[in-house]
Amino acid sequence: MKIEENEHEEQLESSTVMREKKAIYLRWEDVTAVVVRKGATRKLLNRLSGYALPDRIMAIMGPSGSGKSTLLDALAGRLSSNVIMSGNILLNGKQRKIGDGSISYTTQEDFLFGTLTVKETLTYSAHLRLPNTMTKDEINSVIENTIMNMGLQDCAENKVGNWHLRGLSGGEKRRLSISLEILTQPSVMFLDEPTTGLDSASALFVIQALKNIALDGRIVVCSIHQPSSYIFDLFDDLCLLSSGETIYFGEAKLAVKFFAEAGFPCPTRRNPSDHFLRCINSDFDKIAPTPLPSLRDSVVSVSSKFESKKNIRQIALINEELMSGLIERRNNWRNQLYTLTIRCFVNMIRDLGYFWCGNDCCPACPELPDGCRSFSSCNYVSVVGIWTL
Ligand SMILES: Nc1ncnc2c1ncn2[C@@H]1O[C@H](COP(=O)(O)OP(=O)(O)OP(=O)(O)O)[C@@H](O)[C@H]1O
Repeated sequence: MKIEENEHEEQLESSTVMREKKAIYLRWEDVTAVVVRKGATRKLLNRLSGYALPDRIMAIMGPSGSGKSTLLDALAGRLSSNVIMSGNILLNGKQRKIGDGSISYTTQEDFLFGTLTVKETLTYSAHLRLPNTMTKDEINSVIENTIMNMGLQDCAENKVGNWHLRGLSGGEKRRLSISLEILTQPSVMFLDEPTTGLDSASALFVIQALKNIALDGRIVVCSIHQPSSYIFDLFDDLCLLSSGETIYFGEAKLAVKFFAEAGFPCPTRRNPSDHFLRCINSDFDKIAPTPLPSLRDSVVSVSSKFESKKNIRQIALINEELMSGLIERRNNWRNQLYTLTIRCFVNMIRDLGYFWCGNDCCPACPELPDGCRSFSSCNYVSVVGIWTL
């Protein structure tokens, strides 16, 4: 959804926060990111615009590879050196400065020392990053508050742990990584997939904690994969990306209406975030056996019919392959059974031969008139056996 210039300004000015207290706001205009590889250029982000306000938490959502991390990196000023960016990123109307402590970034992975406890990790970080002017008591109180806010009291004395030392759970590690960033009380927090790898309860706790941080007059922007509907409800704003383009930008709760008006109503009882991602993700259309239900109702085109026909043919081919495999296995099995039956039959004849051979000689064996005590040397039985096989 393209937000017009004056619409941006109106919303920024009408923000209660902006009116009531001097607060920070972030704005990005026409942000384009291009990567050049082997002489070919590839657009990772295409003219993205948007804004983030304090006291609000924003979700950046989109299919895998849609550019969520790249947008966060661009906003935080930490794009890789091979990516060329154009456009403006403004903090309170001015180009944002990198490294002035007002912006923090939490990566997807947790980079922590396994042998330190939660409290030690925070203490070291606080003493290194908080201003020298702060007294020891003030620093300790910041640490205690951070531990409380992120619900880490119960594991404050536990070691973080590593591959050979069992320590914190995944959720606790994530919360500790976020705690390290909130220690310095940044005005803007960027978090790349803070809930990845967490169960739904831990994920909810993390987002709730981030929402509380935001409500303290900060801007919180995080990329997120498939939030549950409870988590989705916690987000104030939503930026939905697909192939580096903005599909929707605005209040999260209005996105359902936007999709419904665009012809993709969210079915009742379906998680809205799941619905949005299903609607905008074209990666798997070619291999899905039928168009997705939401699209099937709305998209009736020759190409989609062709696609579904192609898919039916693909399924038929797979079925054919499966069937030929089954037939082959059945034939093998039948051959084995046949061989087994013949062996039984030969054994039966041998037993019979032995029975005949029981009295000194084999009456049926013209070769050995003097008798064949050794049944295995009876040529008659061998000949019958070979003939049967
Ligand atoms: N420095 C880079 N050099 C080359 N390609 C890059 C670079 N950074 C990102 N890309 C490409 O840009 C695309 C978007 O990547 P990005 O990590 O932003 O996606 P994403 O939406 O965060 O994906 P995911 O949800 O899977 O993490 C990907 O195809 C990726 O390969």
